[in-house]
Amino acid sequence: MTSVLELTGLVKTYGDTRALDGLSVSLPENQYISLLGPSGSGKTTLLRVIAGFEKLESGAIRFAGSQINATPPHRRGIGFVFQNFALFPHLTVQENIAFGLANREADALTDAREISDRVRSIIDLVGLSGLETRAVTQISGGQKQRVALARTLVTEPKMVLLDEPLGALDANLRSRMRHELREIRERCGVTFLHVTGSETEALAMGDTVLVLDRGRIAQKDKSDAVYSRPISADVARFLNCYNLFSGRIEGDALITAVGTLPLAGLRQPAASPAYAIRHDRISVCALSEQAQPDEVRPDEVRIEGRFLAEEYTGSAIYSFFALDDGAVFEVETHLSHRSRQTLEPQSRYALVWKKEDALVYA
Ligand SMILES: Nc1ncnc2c1ncn2[C@@H]1O[C@H](COP(=O)(O)OP(=O)(O)OP(=O)(O)O)[C@@H](O)[C@H]1O
Repeated sequence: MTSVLELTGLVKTYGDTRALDGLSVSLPENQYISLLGPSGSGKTTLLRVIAGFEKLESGAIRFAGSQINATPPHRRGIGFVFQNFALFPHLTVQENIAFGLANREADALTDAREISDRVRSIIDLVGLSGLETRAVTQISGGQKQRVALARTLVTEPKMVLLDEPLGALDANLRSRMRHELREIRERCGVTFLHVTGSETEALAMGDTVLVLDRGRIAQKDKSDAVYSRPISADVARFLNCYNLFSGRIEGDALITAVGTLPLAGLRQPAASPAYAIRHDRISVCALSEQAQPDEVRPDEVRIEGRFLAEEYTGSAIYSFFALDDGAVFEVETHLSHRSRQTLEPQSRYALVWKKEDALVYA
């Protein structure tokens, strides 16, 4: 696969903070790429370094075949879409989009006809037809998002960086815009690098997902691979869909504060042992229905927890249990393939999963 951007050994510090700590990765061309990481992991810094707004201490950035470390931002051919849209409130939709073309430092367009043709075609591409002369103070949040994107795309960048582009929108609009952003990207055929702190957004949108951890890329993979095989316990933790255990290995088991967990699932190397089981791989059984501990089926793992509360979302229920060490354990039950169970608050239940479904880091 051809790469459009190659980053090698990027280091960026602010005082004592290493925001980028020797980060290396190469990004494929013509893809939607999500960049996921916890707060403070360096996501915004990485975008700003790629765009040329921040200087690196060391490392190399190669873009479309050339090293661009010393190239000023407006000559990089890389567009940037800001979270707050940064539109000019006194200009119309089409004037906002045309502004960058007529006023940019490099290659400003002076031919009014050419500007108008390019603005019109980009308005069609992002689905803003009919709103050309509307003031940007009189359009919806989703439409403002599209104006911000159009203003970047009209300059024909070879790559677009988006910093939490959906963060300012309400939940319904956010999920609709996910789909639209992917469609717009497919129509223009350039790589989008989209920063988000939301694991669901990253997994839903990215052809490739990058997970950033303390200034380095912890994992780069297709979204289903990141979801089902996070490379480390830290990545599993950011994904917010795994219960994690730590402990010590004895023979073929992990000895934890809540019991002995047999190690049978996919094993990945790690400095300190950890064990992860996905929220949707767990069954909840009343203790009376469940076999005694010494009768647990050989392919299953069982622990016990006290039911705390549940959250109903229509298609799924999220149930929360307190384990004996005080940790909260989460179970996700999809109601399309299981009927809703009635659980008694404060009662103890067996939490059961298949050994093979666990991920082991050791
Ligand atoms: N201008 C700055 N001056 C000092 N420290 C900074 C500056 N910008 C970022 N940092 C620090 O660098 C680290 C990475 O910050 P960055 O904003 O890139 O993280 P992030 O992953 O985008 O976080 P968030 O999701 O909270 O926006 C953090 O520890 C942050 O405090």
